[in-house]
Amino acid sequence: MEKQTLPFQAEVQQLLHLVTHALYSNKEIFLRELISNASDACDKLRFEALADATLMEGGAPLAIRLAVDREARTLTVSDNGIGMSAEEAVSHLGTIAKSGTREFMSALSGDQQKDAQLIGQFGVGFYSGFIVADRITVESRRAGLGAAEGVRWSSDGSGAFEVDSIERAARGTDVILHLREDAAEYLDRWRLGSLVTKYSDHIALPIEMRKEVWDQDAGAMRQSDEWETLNAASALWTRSKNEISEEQYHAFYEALTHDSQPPLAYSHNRVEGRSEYTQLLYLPASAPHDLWNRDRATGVKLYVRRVFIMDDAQALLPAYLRFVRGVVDSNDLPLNVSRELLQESRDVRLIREGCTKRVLSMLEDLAQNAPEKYLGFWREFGAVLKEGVGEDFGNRERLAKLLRFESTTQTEPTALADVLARMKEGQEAIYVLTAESLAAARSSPQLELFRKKGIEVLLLSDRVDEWLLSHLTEFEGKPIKSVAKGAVDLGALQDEAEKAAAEAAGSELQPVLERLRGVLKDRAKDVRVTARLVESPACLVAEEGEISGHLARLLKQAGQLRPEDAERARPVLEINPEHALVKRLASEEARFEDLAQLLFDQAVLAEGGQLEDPAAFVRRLNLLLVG
Ligand SMILES: Nc1ncnc2c1ncn2[C@@H]1O[C@H](COP(=O)(O)OP(=O)(O)OP(=O)(O)O)[C@@H](O)[C@H]1O
Repeated sequence: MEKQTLPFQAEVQQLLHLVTHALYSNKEIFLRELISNASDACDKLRFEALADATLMEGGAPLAIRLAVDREARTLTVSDNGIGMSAEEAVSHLGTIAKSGTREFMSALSGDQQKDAQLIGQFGVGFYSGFIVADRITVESRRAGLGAAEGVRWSSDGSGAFEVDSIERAARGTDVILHLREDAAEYLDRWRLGSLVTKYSDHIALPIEMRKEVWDQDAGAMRQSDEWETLNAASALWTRSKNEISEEQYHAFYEALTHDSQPPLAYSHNRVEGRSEYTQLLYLPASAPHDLWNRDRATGVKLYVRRVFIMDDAQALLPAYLRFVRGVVDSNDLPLNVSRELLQESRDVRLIREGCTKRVLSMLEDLAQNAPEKYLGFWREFGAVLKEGVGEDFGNRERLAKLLRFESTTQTEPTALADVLARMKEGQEAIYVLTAESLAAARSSPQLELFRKKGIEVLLLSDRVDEWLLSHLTEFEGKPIKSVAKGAVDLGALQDEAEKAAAEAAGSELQPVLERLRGVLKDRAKDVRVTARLVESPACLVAEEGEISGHLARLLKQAGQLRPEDAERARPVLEINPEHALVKRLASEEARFEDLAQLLFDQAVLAEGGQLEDPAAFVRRLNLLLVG
């Protein structure tokens, strides 16, 4: 390869600028990022060598080394991992901004502390070197390539970088940082040692540095030929629980996730029996930016007998637990396990069941012993956990107990068991209402009667809630019923006098109902009198077992509302016989049709829907206002 100067891709350039400026107050993280890259490179080599042992080149054990040259003011982070070819150096370190880059930049808040926390999540690791260096030189050779195929990459972090071929006998990578004036502290052996312990102690490879000894003649410290290891160099999860402090668990979590908030909870176990494995699982305190992507890499890394196998081992946990982070290290899986094999393996199935149970226990424990924390978890991840009710039949009951809902009578989200405990004498069902938003739910006319009677209704406004309700039809023997479906039958909660009054009103209004059915025949499946309204003149309900207006809107937004569903979603208009507007209908002739359409339009608006013909609504309303 000829020596070339290439421009950074535009996004990389922006990123570099941001990284060096936004993260200036948190300089020291660069070391963690470079060590983490070096460790990944060794993991990759170990993994590729499973298929091709020659890649190891018979060489020394894998290690990461730090070296300082005080004269030249350089700090070098070396590894004997997979290395990079010239093409890889160009693309990985210069031209390809990874997919998360744009998101990273839009997520920056300008608050340096917060921005610093974002850095690792988005994979800008390598560039953090420019916080402390005014030039970075990378020398590398990919495992398996000849010594003549080494590469030198160099840049001052402004607009461009240079690449050139070099001879390099050793496989692996040296990242040489030419330290800025104000970064001299990173030439200090003790400073580096303490950073390694702080951020990288859990790295399973030894991180080595030359030992310094006192030189009597020079009257100063001098580097000896001996290497010493700065970190504990054993994978954290392989140590026994009582040797690991809470701080170490937290530091490992931070290294794994780049999340600087401590986790809500963690669980570390060695599982023996039909399948042997170690699990170290964490519940994060807050949701990552791409939580909603069901295909996103889940946070569980798979190791087999301490060899790193893959990052996003989706088969290890069900999708509804995709917020869990951690490590699973199996004793039984073959080292060359592929993604396909993972799907089918009996061992993986056992691990998955075991990890699921463990996570559910962690959640139950939080819910029971730290309810405030659990609510914090629920706010971040509750909507994801809900997916489990439909997906994980075996754990449905445990999951149902972990659900929390907003309620008309409570200020905090509440558990179904507590709703049961608060049920009124004679109440036969748990009542729920779904709507676009919590505010829309709270002001829904469907709640009027329930409010008057003091009956609790749960308010559901997550997108998954309709789906959740189709799987969660009862809790501990009590049916879960939507207040917006079917006729209201409060059973024993409604007294006889009320029922009789509603019936009487119904027969009295028969002629009005007939006329309304005629006028609204294209819009409403039926029109009937209801006792569920107190203040509003009308509302829309779905027939039992049919599609609610809310669900129909969700399906429509997703482009999934089929014509037959649209027909099933055609609502029933219910009218309040006590309301003045309804009473007026009985004696109305000329404007009956306009009033009828308005009544329906209002009911659509009240449940958060959109009018198909807003102009007609406005015209009718104006006619009434001036008339
Ligand atoms: N020491 C190294 N050996 C081999 N390849 C490396 C090394 N350091 C960086 N790379 C390559 O450069 C790429 C970019 O590194 P960078 O630190 O910017 O992001 P990343 O490591 O992929 O993401 P993250 O920082 O989130 O882990 C890496 O994915 C890897 O392919």
